[in-house]
Amino acid sequence: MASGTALIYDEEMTTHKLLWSDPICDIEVPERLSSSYEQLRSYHLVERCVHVPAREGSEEEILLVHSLEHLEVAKSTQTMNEEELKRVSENYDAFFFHPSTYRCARLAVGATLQLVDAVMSGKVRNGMALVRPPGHHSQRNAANGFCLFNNVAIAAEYAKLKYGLQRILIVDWDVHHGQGTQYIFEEDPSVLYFSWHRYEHQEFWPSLKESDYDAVGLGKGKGFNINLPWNKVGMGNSDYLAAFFHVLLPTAFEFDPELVIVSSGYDSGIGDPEGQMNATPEVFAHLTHFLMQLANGKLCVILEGGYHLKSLGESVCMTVKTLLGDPVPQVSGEMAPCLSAVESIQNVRAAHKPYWKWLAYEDTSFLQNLSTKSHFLKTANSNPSTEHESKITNNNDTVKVDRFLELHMKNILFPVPPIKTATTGCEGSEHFLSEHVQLVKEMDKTEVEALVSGFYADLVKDNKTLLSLGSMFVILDKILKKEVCNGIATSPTAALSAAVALRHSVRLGFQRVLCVFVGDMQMIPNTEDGKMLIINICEKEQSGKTSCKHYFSLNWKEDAEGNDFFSAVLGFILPVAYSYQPNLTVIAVGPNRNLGISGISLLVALIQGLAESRIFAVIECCTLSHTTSSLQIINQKGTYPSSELDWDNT
Ligand SMILES: CC(O)(O)NCCCCNCCCN
Ligand SMILES: [Zn+2]
Repeated sequence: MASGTALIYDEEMTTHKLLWSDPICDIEVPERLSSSYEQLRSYHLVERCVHVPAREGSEEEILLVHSLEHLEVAKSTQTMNEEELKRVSENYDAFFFHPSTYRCARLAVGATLQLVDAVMSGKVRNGMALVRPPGHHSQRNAANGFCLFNNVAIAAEYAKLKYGLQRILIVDWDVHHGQGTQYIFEEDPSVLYFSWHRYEHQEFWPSLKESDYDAVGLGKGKGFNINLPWNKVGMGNSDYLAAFFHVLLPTAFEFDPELVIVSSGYDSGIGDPEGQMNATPEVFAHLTHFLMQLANGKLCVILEGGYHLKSLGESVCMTVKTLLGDPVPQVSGEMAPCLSAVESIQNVRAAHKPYWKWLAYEDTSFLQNLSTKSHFLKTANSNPSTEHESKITNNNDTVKVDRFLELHMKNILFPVPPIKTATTGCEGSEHFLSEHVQLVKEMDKTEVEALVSGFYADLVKDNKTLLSLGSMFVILDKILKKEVCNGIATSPTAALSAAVALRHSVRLGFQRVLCVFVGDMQMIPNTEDGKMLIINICEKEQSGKTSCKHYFSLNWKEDAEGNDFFSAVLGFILPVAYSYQPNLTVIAVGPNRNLGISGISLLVALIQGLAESRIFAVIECCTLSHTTSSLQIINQKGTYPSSELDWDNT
């Protein structure tokens, strides 16, 4: 798996600027680029990235998408005087030429293609290109909306041609509809284009009928164009997350792209004069984190819009920090999407029902009360498992636990400088330890016995498990003390370890502990006080237990398609978990036959966006010898992106 994050920036792209007064275009200023780059430097993010130089896109590359006429017009502007520039600019909706525009636009194309090459060649895992002029409004034969050449569209065509790709996902989180990109790919099933955009029932620019949710693509491209119109301003973090959970992500996982390209406009962020939305910069860390779970992490983020310099800079930094693998900061505020957002989400799901398996039989009724936060936290007497008859494939890749752990290392590890691995006695595990992981010394027996007899005697019946509890206590302690972000322990009985871990965490001061238990949980702790929320993914109905608050059981039948898992995790577990805003997540995996390793690995990766990535995983080791070794993931770099952890913010 490649590692490292590319950053592409060339200050020559700041020379393109408006020479006359034009209240529509005057927000697209050179400082958008320079101040974003300065912000990255101030957070010491530039030095952590791999510097990849920009280059000029060639005429041939531009002609992958644009007409020769369009290229010639653009080229001819280099030698024009101001009056001529103004006249040519008036041929387009919201575009301005400067003598250096053509040069800058070619650099924007070239920078984008350099990023695609760096990612596709494995030189880096992912990266960001800070470019202007932007691209997603420009069309085959026209400039539009500050865009001259469609950087992202050219990148997709280039990647198909040079790397033979057959499935490319373009995510356009700019607050304007990238109609240019839509027109270019609307008949092309190899490019899935997703865009959300301020629409206000066609009132908002570019005010096109084809920006609405029923524009699903044409001919062979039907189903591969997804428009999510926002019909009100003020959309916030919960609306954006709901759009990802209930529209984009299940589709993206079913599409299974080989490369993900983001038309990364930040005018959808709070403070932007164009968007008038309320989503905070942290949300871009979560959106980026989710997209990193696709295409083996091959993610190219290309700047589009963003006109509030401070908001733009913060959001760019959140994006790059996440690309680098840093823990994802907590998102703030109300976690229930507003009614208008739910309506748009429901409309686009209904429009795409004929084209996507995950939507084929999903009942959209549960979306009805999506907008009431209580939906997820009300007493589960409505037995959500009936609403979510989600099943999981009988994944025959349930390989041994050690393989499981190895996969987890990849998902959970932060790219901290590799530290030598200290190995002690856990036989059968040495082969999956990667250089990042260090085994830690277990708690000594007497200390464990004292702890257990003091607080957990009712749970722990025999001494067999005592030692495994010791390693668990050590890890939880280090997570609480913020010495590590997360950890993994193996245990002879996951159910017991989970029960003790939950009680121990609450006793140590975690106010809201989310527990996702995969398998038959046996003993279910009392969750009445709200300090724990339990989601039990199990194979059979938990008798009688579904009546208590903050407990959900999700049963999985063996016989379904793999992608039910995604829509259940994305459509249920994540929204519930995000609504709960835990400060610790405990993932416990009991003996279970049918939830595949890759499924759990994805669950762990996706859930990392919570609790500032504080995860404690306990795995019932059925194959590893029963020596108990706790694998501690040392994350030496600044693990907590933002504030001190204040437990008492209930
Ligand atoms: C890259 C981008 O998507 O941010 N470009 C936004 C262009 C906005 C044009 N507004 C015209 C308003 C006319 N009344
Ligand atoms: Zn925009």
